[in-house]
Amino acid sequence: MEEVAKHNSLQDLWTVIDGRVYDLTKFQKLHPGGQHILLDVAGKDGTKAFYAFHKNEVLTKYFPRLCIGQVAEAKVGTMWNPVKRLVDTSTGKLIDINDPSISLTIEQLLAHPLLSHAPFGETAAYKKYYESPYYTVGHLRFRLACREFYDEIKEEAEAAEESQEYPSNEMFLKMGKRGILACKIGVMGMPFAKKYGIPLPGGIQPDDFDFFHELIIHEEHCRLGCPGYSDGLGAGYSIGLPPIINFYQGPRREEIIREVILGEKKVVLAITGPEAGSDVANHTTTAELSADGRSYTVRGVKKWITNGMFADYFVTAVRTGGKGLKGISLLLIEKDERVQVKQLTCSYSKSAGTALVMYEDHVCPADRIMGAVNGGFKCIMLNFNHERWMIAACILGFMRLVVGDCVMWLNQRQAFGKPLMDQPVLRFKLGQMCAAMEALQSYTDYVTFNMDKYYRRMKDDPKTWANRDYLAGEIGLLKYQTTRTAHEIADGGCQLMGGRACTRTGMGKHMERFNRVYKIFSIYGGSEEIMADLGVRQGLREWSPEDRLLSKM
Ligand code: HEM
Repeated sequence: MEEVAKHNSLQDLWTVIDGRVYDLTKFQKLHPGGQHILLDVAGKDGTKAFYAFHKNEVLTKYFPRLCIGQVAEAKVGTMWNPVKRLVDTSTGKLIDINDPSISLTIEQLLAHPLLSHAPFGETAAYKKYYESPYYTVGHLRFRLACREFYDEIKEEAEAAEESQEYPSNEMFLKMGKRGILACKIGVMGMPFAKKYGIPLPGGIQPDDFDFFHELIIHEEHCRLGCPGYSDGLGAGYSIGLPPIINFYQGPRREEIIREVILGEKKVVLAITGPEAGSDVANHTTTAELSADGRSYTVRGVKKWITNGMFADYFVTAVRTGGKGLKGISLLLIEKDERVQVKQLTCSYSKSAGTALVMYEDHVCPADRIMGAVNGGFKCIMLNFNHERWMIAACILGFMRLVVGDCVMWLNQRQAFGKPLMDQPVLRFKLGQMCAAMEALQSYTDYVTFNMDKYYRRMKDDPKTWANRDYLAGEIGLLKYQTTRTAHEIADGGCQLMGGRACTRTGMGKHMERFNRVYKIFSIYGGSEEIMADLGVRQGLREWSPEDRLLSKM
């Protein structure tokens, strides 16, 4: 510190953060917070001042350029660790978490630098002294492997979120090669991961993959904190490939699934139109069968089609029959000059590639029908279950990120001479948010557990179980509850972070994005009102109306 103290002017400016010494002499002119404020910490320990104004990622970015050493005998890295991977403490080498031949204990995994240590920053399953009936060591390893992947792409994601660019083709190929795409459609993707020899994150084997692994990857995907980019990175894929796998039996089935799951081509689901959303019976895009029965001519418009701007395949709801639900079919449409797309500007980044899709007498081979002719409604409804649950999982992941940010903020920000965390009224607000989020987590875990059970029952005994859509109502209620909770988190988080939550850069960046986009999720995939109603209607199905008030204990 004696040596640091000598560098205490604008012409020669060192400071110490977390025990490491930073030479800010050249950087001070570029410092976004101004030059002179740095004089307050020139030649001194600037840790407290630094964390009052910055997120850790500022250090991650500038560390290689500005760090020139460390203070003798200082305890470095207690608050921030520049190494973001697991390290073998005996050899000092990095551990490849994806290598299945390496076994890792829960203690080793819990020391992963990417795991948040903020209270409520991770699911309670990883808390000391807690046990979970759902999450295993394998799930934690899988989560951390996914987190490493998303950490790797974070810089590109941030840049694209702000510049409104679409995710690159290379990014899709990377996700395909690393098994991220296969995992994003859950157990449905596993036979193909096996078939094409795609390795999965954390070295997990396809046969061991369950619904909790899928829940985790959706959470991690959105924990990236770049909502437009995250949706750009395969929201269309996650809801567009399952119907191909489940209902398309045409000649190009294998080829299309292979190229999509490997990220070579992109698929979207095109159901909603400008004329109708949840009201599927009133969709007006038509597909007219040719006289020789070999092709359909498709005409109409679809709206809010996520990833539509860069998709190769459009799984499209079309009217092949008369009015109502019984006249709807699903068609697998391949992009050509008669499928035109136009970018829509939505609340989040254009990275999501949300499009208006215009079918201008597009001719589609008749063998691209998915499921039965005029049987599209059932396919759409079955697909919705997975989609709605996935949306809920995504928001939960994003929610944990912003609640973790709020905890950090309250701890780092000083007001009236003490950290905000010392104000009971703010702790109460945080408590309300955490209670809502943890209740939601428990509900999500419980629905996920039952989805997994249902899937296994169906696999063992498809005759009895295949058509029992008994989870649709539960999933509807879960999605409803998730977006209601998101409303509470957005509101409370904004109050806690103040102006930072309304500023697109800086410490409240994630909160600002969460606030700006959470309403999207309460609409797409089924509006809150439809979700709650579905839950109640399904509940009523299992109940006898003869049951009178107070007639039983
Ligand atoms: C390694 C040293 C530092 C680096 C690399 C750095 C970098 C940055 C960056 C990138 C920003 C804009 C980030 C953002 O929008 O979040 C920023 C903002 C700021 N910095 Fe620093 N900084 C350093 C040290 C400090 C110190 C020691 C102080 C205080 C004494 C300080 C005070 C500020 C202030 C007041 C802002 C504006 C914050 C706001 O807009 O809310 N910086 N700094």
